[in-house]
Amino acid sequence: MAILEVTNLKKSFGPLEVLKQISFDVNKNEVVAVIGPSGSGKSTMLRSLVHLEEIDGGSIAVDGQFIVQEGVYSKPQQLKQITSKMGMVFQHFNLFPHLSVLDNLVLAPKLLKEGSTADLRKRGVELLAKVGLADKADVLPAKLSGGQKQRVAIARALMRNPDILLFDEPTSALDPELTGEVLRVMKDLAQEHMTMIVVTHEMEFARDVADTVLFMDNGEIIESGSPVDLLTNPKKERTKAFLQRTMRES
Ligand SMILES: Nc1ncnc2c1ncn2[C@@H]1O[C@H](COP(=O)(O)OP(=O)(O)OP(=O)(O)O)[C@@H](O)[C@H]1O
Repeated sequence: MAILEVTNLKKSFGPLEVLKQISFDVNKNEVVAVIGPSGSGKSTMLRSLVHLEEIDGGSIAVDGQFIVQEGVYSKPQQLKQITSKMGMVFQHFNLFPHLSVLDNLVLAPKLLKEGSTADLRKRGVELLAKVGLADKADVLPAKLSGGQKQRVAIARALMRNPDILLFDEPTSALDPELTGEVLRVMKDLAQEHMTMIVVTHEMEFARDVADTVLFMDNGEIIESGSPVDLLTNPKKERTKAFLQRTMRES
């Protein structure tokens, strides 16, 4: 059953058409990897899903509830309620530098009055343990490695119990030796059947963890399918050319 339905999404920045009639569904418990060349619109698409970008046309529905329907956004209260079902992990972590790791986790749900401080801190400690950082609750983000920061960001995204987790190139800002620890946490989440959309350049992750791969180029989904089909036997020339280029570069 589709938990996310995206239909004919359109978005331009001035004269630049960045998303051209993007449509796809994500099922509950599915892991979708989004791959494609730099500038093809992957981040814009992901950011549009959580209303960090305002789209120009099309529809987005989570669990049957419209964030935007044929270009018309829901009322702010409903919008907030629906987008809160999605957690986002960014390439550059976006942690608050002046707050401890645990306070980074607790801040948003506390402001939104989603539990007592004691309960939120307890959940935060549990989630830090889940990502292997139980001993880092009280330190500032500056004391952490990039891989640790990203694991904190994942724990933070889990705080509000999202139905869908979105990742925007979660390992692209990391030194190669630190990507493994982040990908491991993401693999664990996939094994726990978390629904995830992952914009990534990590073809191995796409191959090993994703159920479906979307290939985006020039604002369009050119091809989608299972990792085996799409990554080893792409049908479209543009997909083939991208994969060959990526293989050469890695
Ligand atoms: N806020 C903005 N204002 C103007 N143009 C933008 C803005 N954000 C993105 N763009 C442009 O939109 C296009 C798509 O960018 P986007 O970041 O979505 O691509 P991407 O596929 O995620 O690329 P990358 O893999 O390099 O992150 C690019 O040409 C980019 O320069």
